[in-house]
Amino acid sequence: MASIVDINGEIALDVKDFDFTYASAEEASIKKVSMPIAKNSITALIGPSGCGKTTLLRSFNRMHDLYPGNKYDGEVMFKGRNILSAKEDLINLRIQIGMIFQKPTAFPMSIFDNVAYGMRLQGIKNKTELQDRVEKALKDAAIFKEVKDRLKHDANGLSGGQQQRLCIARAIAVEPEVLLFDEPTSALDPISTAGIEELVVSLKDRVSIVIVTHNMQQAARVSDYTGFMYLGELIELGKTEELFVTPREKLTQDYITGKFG
Ligand SMILES: Nc1ncnc2c1ncn2[C@@H]1O[C@H](COP(=O)(O)OP(=O)(O)OP(=O)(O)O)[C@@H](O)[C@H]1O
Repeated sequence: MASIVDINGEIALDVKDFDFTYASAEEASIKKVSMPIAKNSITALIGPSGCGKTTLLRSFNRMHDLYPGNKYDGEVMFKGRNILSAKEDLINLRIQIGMIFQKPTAFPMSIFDNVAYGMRLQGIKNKTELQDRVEKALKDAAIFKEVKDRLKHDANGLSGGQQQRLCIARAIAVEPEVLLFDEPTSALDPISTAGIEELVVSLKDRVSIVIVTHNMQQAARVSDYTGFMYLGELIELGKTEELFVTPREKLTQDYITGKFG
C-alpha cells in the first residue's frame, strides 16, 4: 500500500485504483495508483526512468486516446465525474485539463494565432475579445513585453524558452482548471528554466498543476506535494518538504539519497 498524505483543502483530481496498459504491452504500465491531486497546488511526480510518470500524466487528459487500443481501468474523478468514461468529450476535457510538453510545441503560425487557437476552438470570434484575451494570456505567461511588437510574426522564430512560455500562454488562454507539465524545462538552458519555474509557481492561484520532472531539485523548488513512483506504482505521496527530508517509505529514501536512479 502506498503511503498517502492527507491533503489540506480541496481536491482537483482524485485518482482511484487506476491502471493503464499500452496496446502493445502485456502488462500494465500503471498499477493500482490512487492519489489525490490538490487544488491550487503543484504536485510533482518523480521516480526513475520508465517508472510511469509520463504515462500517468498523459492519462489525466486522455492523451493516450490519440492511439487505438490503449486501456484505462479505475477512476480519475474531476468535477464530480469519471473522465475515463466513454462519454467524456475529449476536446472539452483537454481545454479544461491542458498539457505542456517537454519540447516546446509552437504551432506553425503567428504568435497571436498560437494563443488564440484554443479560444477559436471554443467558438470565440469577437476580435476585441480575442485581442484582449491573447494580450492577457501573454502577460500572465511573462512573455508579452518580448513579443508585443511582433504578434503577427511566425512563432517558430522565438527561442526555446520563449516558445515554452508561448505554449503556456496558449494553454492558460482558455482558462483551464488543471495544467499538466511533462518535463517542461528539460530542453531549456538554466536561465529559461528558472523563468519557467517561476511562471509555474505564479500560476497556482488559478490552476491546479501536476509536473513530471527528472530533476529532484526542481520538484523540491516548485512543488507543494511530491509523488514518488517506482515500476508503475505510486510508492508515496507526501508534502514536498516532508518527502525529501523524512520520507515514510524506504524505497523513497533510497531513491532520494541516490542509492538507485
Ligand atoms: N507507447 C508505448 N507502448 C508500450 N509501452 C510503453 C509506451 N510508452 C511507454 N511505455 C512503457 O511504459 C512504462 C512507463 O513509461 P513512461 O514513459 O511513462 O515512464 P517515465 O517514468 O515517464 O520515464 P522517463 O523518466 O524515462 O520519461 C515503461 O516501461 C515504458 O517502456
